[in-house]
Order: sequence, then structure tokens, then C-alpha cells
Amino acid sequence: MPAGFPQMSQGNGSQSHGPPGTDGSSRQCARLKKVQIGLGAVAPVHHKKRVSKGVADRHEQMPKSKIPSISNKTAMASLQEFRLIYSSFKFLFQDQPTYRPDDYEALWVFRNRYSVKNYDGRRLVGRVPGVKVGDVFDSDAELHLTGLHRSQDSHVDYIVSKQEGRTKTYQAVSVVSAYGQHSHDDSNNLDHLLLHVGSVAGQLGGIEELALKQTSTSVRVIYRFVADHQAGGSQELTTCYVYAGLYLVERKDHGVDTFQLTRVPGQPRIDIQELTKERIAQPSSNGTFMADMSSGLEQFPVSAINLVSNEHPTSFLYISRIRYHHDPSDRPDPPSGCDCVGRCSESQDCACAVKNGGRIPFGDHGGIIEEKPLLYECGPSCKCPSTCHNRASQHRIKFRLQVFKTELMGWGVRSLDFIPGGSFVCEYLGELLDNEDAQKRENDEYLFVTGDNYFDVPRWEESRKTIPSLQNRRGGDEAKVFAVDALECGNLARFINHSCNPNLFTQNVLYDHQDIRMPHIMLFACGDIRPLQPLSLDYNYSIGKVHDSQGNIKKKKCFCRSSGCKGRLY
Ligand SMILES: C[S@@+](CC[C@H](N)C(=O)[O-])C[C@H]1O[C@@H](n2cnc3c(N)ncnc32)[C@H](O)[C@@H]1O
Repeated sequence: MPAGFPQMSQGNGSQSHGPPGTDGSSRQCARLKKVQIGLGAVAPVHHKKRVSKGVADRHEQMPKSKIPSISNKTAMASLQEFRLIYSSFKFLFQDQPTYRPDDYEALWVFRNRYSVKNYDGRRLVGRVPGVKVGDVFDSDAELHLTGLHRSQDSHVDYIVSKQEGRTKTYQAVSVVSAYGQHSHDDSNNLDHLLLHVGSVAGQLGGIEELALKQTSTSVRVIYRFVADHQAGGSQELTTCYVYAGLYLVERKDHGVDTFQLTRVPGQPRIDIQELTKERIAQPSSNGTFMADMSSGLEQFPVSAINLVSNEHPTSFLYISRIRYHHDPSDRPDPPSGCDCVGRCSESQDCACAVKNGGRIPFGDHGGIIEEKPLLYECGPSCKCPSTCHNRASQHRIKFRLQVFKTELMGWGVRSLDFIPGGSFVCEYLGELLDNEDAQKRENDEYLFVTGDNYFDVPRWEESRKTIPSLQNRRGGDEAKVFAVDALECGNLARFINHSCNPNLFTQNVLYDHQDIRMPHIMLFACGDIRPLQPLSLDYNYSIGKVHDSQGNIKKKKCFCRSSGCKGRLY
């Protein structure tokens, strides 16, 4: 291991984490296209999509266990992200007067590209966690997103609360009412709201009216208010929605069907007009959003979102393959391949299985079976197809990963999708440097040592014996050590932060060459990773052994906040 720069490196055995049933090692922590600051490529949305399909159309209640279930985080955090993305969309389309994404198109894009999957379209009854009385919304798409009011067609939203045979009982859950249209004692008194069926439910068909009649619990009331205001020298109309709180429904017969909604006492008093005025005066929230920092190099867009400040990620070159810095004559030769025509098998017939000690290290679904000092995947000279299960980590990312700004650790990475334990997540990419060049780098925050650890990790002792290429060698045999520097060029892996209890581990992998001094640094999931959990690695710094150029010990506080945090990064 080269001395002098505090490179991230693979575990020395002090940590134990890995795919289920194994003890993974972590490695710590690498440039061709300059990352564009701003939006990146966002394909226009051509089709109008309705948001509530399937489950939502059945008007089912959200199970209690799922609350709060809006994207697994609070409704308002989701809303903040949506607003930021929508304002970026508007900016993107500002030069196209004939095309403007509407709120629901933006919501559809948000959900499919930049929000967690399995959005639960079911209805909440009562209070929506995270939403306060007096919160103001810009569109009915926002009401949908937060779960305040999910119906896109009707001012009264409901659930089927009971079904016996063909007989259904309904319950209203939310009502959107035009402010000022119905009787209020005075403009600030929101205690009572009169809904005439002809003005609200009648135009919708009978179910909404039935739902109001059959409701025994409180419903959410949202006022729609159209404000007339000055904008850029001209008069404009802006529609806002204000959540007024919970109301009890009572039927009043005055010849025409009328419902009286009475505000549940004890809720804060609000002034709809004042709140709307404030929202119009301060329309945009803080933050930055970049739709795809990979500029199309990855299979999915790699978005970058900052809800903490107005800062963009500093620029670097996004690459999708390792970059060789050193002399081309020193580059490794491609390996010989296996002759398997169909599926590679665990037999002497598959040369790649033999290199792995007679095993294919990946399961049928591509998950790593066991962490080892070194794995051989099939490569360019192999006759097997690109779908061979022994090529798990050489393809591009399979999950929608997002770079996000953290409170204390700069930028980090999270997944919008569920990642099953053992899955390949991404490669740590950058410039491959030899020790000499690595020592010259002033900023070592993105340096990751590679190929030096086969003999350092005690728990690998047994599995090391099964790998032919590691036989008849000892630690320290290699004259030259290499590091990957992602400072100026790299991929999203350069943003993965350290944790003392990480959810990713690193795995040495060879497939396009056989030089064990410079394996690819592949990152796999230690266990199942839920959407929006920050991805983390153990950087494996030795505390008290990291020095600056003058030889002084460097100290850095660790902010991983995990159980068992050592308190210091180095
Ligand atoms: C490879 S970079 C990770 C991405 C970085 N957060 C960024 O914004 O570019 C490593 C640097 O991130 C910060 N970092 C990562 N994990 C940390 C942790 N657990 N505590 C404090 N700082 C951390 C440190 O500044 C470290 O030198």
C-alpha cells in the first residue's frame, strides 16, 4: 500500500459487511464529458398521462401501516422536490411557446424518473402526515401528489369503505371548494361551508353525493382561490389551493340537497386571501436540480437534487469506463475467454468458472453469492452472450440512482428503487493512476487504491486458496500499486459517502484484462436497500495515520450517524 496519500481502500477485516450470508468487505473510495450545470437532457413528454390508475381508481383506503406513504417520505418533502423539478421543466421549455408541460405531465415525469416507484395512489382518510392547515398548493397535481385530494375529475374524493356483495358503502375523504363561491359568514370565517349538490356533487354523478351522505368521519377541505394580481406590469390570475383542515359533514334538506360542512374545532385560524398573497409573492422554493448528470451515458438519468442550498455539484467529466492515465504500453492485455456457447456453467468446461475456483460467483438473478478477494467475469473474448450471468457488474447501472445534497457531508447518492441484497450497484470510475502519479495529486478526496489488498483481509484466507491466480503469491509481491482518482473524471460513485456501517461493499473484478494489480472496483449491496436510503461505503481510512504534505496527522470528523460510528473519518 503506498504511503503518503489517504486513499480510500478495501477493508482490512476489521469490518464485516457483505451480501446476506457473507461478510463483505468495503473499499473505499475516481473523468470525459464535463458535467453540465443545469438541466441536462430532458426528453419532452408527448403524451398526457393520468396519474391515478389501477389501485387509485378503485378508491381504496390507504392502509394505516403505509402512512405516511407518499414516496416513503413526508408529503411536503416530495412536494418540494416536485416543485423544483417542475420549475426546471418550465425553464427548459421556455423557448418553446407551442409546448408547455402541464402539471400532470410534470407529475408523471417526476414520478417515473425522479421519484420512488410504487407510488401509492390510495386515499388517506383524515389528516395527511406532513401537511399543515394553511399549507398552500399551486395546482391540483400538487394536491394529488401530497395525497390531500387524489381525484382528478371531481371536487369530492371518496373511498369505498365497505362492500357486501354488490352493495358498496362510500365515504368522502376530501372536498375542493371554490373560495368565495359558497356562503361564509365573513371572508375570514371558514367554520361553515355549504355545498349544494347542484353546484358540486350533482355534476359528478351520484357516487360523490352518496359518499357525502354516508360519511361519518371528518373530511379534508381545500379551498381553491383565484387571485388577481400584478405581474410584470400586467394583471394576472393565479389559482392557489389552501388546505383549511378537517370538517364534519351534515346533510341539510332545503328542497335541494345541501351539505353543511362544519370545521372541527381547535384547528388554527387561517386567512385564505393572505396565504395566497404570500405564496404568489414568494413562488419559488430554494434548491437546484439537474436532470441527468451523465448526459445520457447511463441507462437511467442520474439526477442531482439539492433541497438544502442553491449550489450545483462542482463540475467534473462524467465517464462510463475507466480512464488509463499511464503509458499505453503498460496497459493490460485482454484475457483469453471461455468457449461456452449458451450459459456458462460451474464445470471444467468453462474457463471463467475455473478462474473462480470452479464456481460462477453470481446467482441466476445476478446477485453476488459470496464476496471474494477477486472475481473473474466473462469478457470480450468469451463466446457466451452478453446476458451471461457471469457478467453481473460489467453492464451499466440497473437502478435509478440520484445524487443529492446532504446536510453535513456534501453530496451523497441514494437509490430511487429498491435494491435487493447482493445486487451490483455501480463501478467506482475515474483515472487509473500508478502510485507515483497518485502521490502527485494534491486533492486526494476521491482517490481509491485498487489491487493491493488480496492478502490483507483475514476473512479471505480460505476463499483466496480457491483462486488459481492468487496462488504462489504473497502480499507485497506487486512492485506497482494503482489508484483510481475520481476528482476530475468519474461517475456517480464519486459521490458515495463513508459510513461506519455501510450498505455497499467493494469487490475486485477482472473481465477485460487479467492484470490483478488493477482490478475494477465494483460496488455491491450488502443487504436489501430501501428507496431513498443514502448509499454508503466504508472508506477504510486508518484513523491517526493520514498525513498532510508536511507530515502532520490529518483529522476529519465522521458525520455518518450510524450506530457504531467511530467519530472520525481519519
Ligand atoms: C469521495 S468524496 C464523497 C462525495 C462528497 N460528499 C462530495 O460532495 O463530493 C469524499 C468526501 O466526502 C466527505 N465525506 C464522505 N463521507 C463522510 C462522512 N461520513 N463524514 C464526513 N464527511 C464525509 C468528506 O469530505 C470526504 O473527503
